[in-house]
Amino acid sequence: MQMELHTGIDLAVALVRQDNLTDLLRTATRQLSKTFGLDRCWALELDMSGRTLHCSDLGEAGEFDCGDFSHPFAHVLRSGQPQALSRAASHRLDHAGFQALFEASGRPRSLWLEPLQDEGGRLLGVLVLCRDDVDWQGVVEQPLYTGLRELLVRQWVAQLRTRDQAWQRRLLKRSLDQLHDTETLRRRCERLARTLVGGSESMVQLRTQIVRAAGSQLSVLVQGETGCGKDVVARGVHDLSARASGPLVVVNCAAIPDTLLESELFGHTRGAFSGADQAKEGLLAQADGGTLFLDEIGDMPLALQSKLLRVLESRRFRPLGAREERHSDFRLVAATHQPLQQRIEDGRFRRDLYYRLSQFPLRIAPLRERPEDLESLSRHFIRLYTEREGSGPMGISSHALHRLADYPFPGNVRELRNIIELACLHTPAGDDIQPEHLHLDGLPEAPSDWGGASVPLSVPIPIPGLPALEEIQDLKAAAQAFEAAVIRARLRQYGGNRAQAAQSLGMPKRTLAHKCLKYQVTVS
Ligand SMILES: Nc1ncnc2c1ncn2[C@@H]1O[C@H](COP(=O)(O)OP(=O)(O)OP(=O)(O)O)[C@@H](O)[C@H]1O
Repeated sequence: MQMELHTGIDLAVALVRQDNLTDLLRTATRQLSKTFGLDRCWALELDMSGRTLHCSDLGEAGEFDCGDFSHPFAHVLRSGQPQALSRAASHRLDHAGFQALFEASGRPRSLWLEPLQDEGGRLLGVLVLCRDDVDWQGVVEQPLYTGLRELLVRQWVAQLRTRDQAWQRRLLKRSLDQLHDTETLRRRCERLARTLVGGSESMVQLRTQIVRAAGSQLSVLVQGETGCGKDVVARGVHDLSARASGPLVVVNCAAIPDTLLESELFGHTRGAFSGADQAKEGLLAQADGGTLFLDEIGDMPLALQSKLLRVLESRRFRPLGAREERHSDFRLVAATHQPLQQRIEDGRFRRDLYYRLSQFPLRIAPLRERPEDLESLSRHFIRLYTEREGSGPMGISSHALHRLADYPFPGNVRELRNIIELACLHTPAGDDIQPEHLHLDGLPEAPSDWGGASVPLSVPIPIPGLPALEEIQDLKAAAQAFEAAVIRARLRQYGGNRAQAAQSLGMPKRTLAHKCLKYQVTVS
């Protein structure tokens, strides 16, 4: 008796020490084998679906389908009653899986199959005891056996509960993470919608993509027609990224002469070339820790494209005239209104650079393809105007919106903005903009690529006093004459009001005044 008590306590301690179900079942079966002189002992666990019995000690042979009643385990589980199975009866059972287990058990003379369930009747699995002695009552009616079986059931339930709780916790955490991700994405998209306005499907998708791009370190290539918002998108990527507190360095590759672009980007040492009186830090170095925005990348000279590709691969570069390389940790955002594929075909843009730049491509639809955005954009520009001027129109009438919807907006959102700002000037404060306030047929606003492909050379400029395009010999003088003519015409249009003329041309009054002085433009 004393001996039995000791054995019982040792067994109980071994069981309660196990901290996972697999170890618990393994320990229990080993201890039962040892204590009751069994040849083999298995504990099969019912899975969560309740359809499969499984014993990890048996490997692949340890999987049994509970719906297959030709298997004695399925039968025992269904009846809820233990069953003794003789060797002769086992031989007769025509079930390949059971025969494999029987073989693995060393073909004992007798098997004891006992379903285990918790207090509430929930099935846990099956205990299989194997030995040559057929007197099972002598074992399973012993207090030591029944006590251990009860302890095993309790520990089994506790392990399942812990596993369920851990699983529930994991599930909860995953759902919370997902919620958090969705919530963060929603909040960031909302924030972006304040500067990148528009409720069209393509704008909503674009904002989601921008937020995703901002969360990565990939190079972003923004493509879209002139004036459709590439600059706004590039700023959005920077502002929503982890680099937002770092610098955003903007380089317009089309605005800097080819000869200067390299030294602007890479920087130079003193005396690196004639005229380099001072060492100068390049824009690549200035973008360290932030974002480098290469606008109009399609205009970058081929030779510089190869150098940029090398920088993008290593983030290392050598300033002109320098011996040492420098490192800059920047994220690249590039933009272009040019069809880069076409430029690649024409041999004017490197294909490998294109792939490097467009790790995360973003495409902005032209305004004419998303007329749903006209209203929200118009109201946005009216609000900006009113905030800046202190007063302005109340809104825009539906007739005016219809008129806008019929216009193709070759200059995209920039053109819409100019049209609305001009309309604001003509609309009494507090009224709605009406169709007659919209100047849609006037001069096309000068886009950033004025004089480029979008203005065919054969089209005469409809401003008196200017030479025909093919007669121009001094481009700078012609451009200045053109600028002066536009300013003069605009001043005439506004009866000499410089504030309004400057406003309509999208320039500060001070700049207009300076240009009037320079070109000697006077309109009374
Ligand atoms: N979705 C938008 N919401 C609010 N403002 C916009 C939007 N798209 C463009 N804009 C405004 O339109 C004007 C032109 O936009 P932006 O400069 O970003 O165009 P772009 O595509 O970079 O032009 P370019 O090809 O000439 O460089 C800016 O005043 C900008 O703020």
